Amino acid sequence: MLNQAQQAISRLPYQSVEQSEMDALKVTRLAYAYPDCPAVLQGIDLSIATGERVGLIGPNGAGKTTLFLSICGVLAPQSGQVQLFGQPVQPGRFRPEIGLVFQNPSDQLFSLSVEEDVAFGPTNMGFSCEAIEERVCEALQLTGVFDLRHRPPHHLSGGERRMVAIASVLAMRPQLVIYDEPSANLDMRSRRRLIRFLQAASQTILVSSHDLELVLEVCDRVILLDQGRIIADGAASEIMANAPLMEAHGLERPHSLSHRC
Ligand SMILES: Nc1ncnc2c1ncn2[C@@H]1O[C@H](COP(=O)(O)OP(=O)(O)OP(=O)(O)O)[C@@H](O)[C@H]1O
Repeated sequence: MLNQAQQAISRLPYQSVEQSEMDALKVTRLAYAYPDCPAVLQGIDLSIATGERVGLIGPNGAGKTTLFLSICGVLAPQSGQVQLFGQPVQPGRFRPEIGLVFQNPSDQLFSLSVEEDVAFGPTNMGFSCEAIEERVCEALQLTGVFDLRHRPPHHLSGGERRMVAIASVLAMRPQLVIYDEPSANLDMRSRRRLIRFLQAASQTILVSSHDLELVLEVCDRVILLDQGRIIADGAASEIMANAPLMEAHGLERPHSLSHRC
């Protein structure tokens, strides 16, 4: 059975667009409210250039996941606009240039084998069997889980499931990949492997995490979000070294920056 998020994504019609040299992502005056939770996002403005690696940090409930779902067109904002590679995102329309890795890999994996899960995206995009096979092999190899391809995803460890979930997104060859809490529930070795993977990734990356050391190792730039507003946007090592700023928004300066004032 597909869960709600999978059903929403699998139903999204395909919307193709030509790539260009412009910003990978441009968000303008974006506002979003849930019916029972008003003003979750309040006038968000941000741009991400192609090739940038950007961390999104903020306390619980700041609106990080809501922002990601709005960027991907899963949620329809009350006002404002999202542009991907110069083209507006239309809520409910699938854009192959962007991939979202969910906070919980189980929300993304639902097939009987790893291979089928990774093939799900390219199959829905209408590729030939050969092209699907090529994309599946490529994604499984990039994420280091090729040997798991015949295993049922629900028999895998948390770390293995995380990398399979990433493979299922990469098989659609997105240019911009959004990672929502990618190191949640990973042990030290799996987390280190994930950090190396993210550092080597060729795509534009937007990653939200409470694992601030991971953000520091992967991202040059950080956006601090609190109560649906952007509080700071700049060099990761400068924003995250600012203890009063971090503490004012429910965060701590990462240990590796504690020598800085
Ligand atoms: N489906 C929903 N319906 C109603 N309110 C929601 C829904 N999803 C999230 N919210 C509310 O929106 C606010 C922002 O939630 P969101 O999940 O975007 O925050 P977050 O920054 O990702 O938090 P976390 O770090 O805990 O994952 C919270 O107050 C939350 O309770």
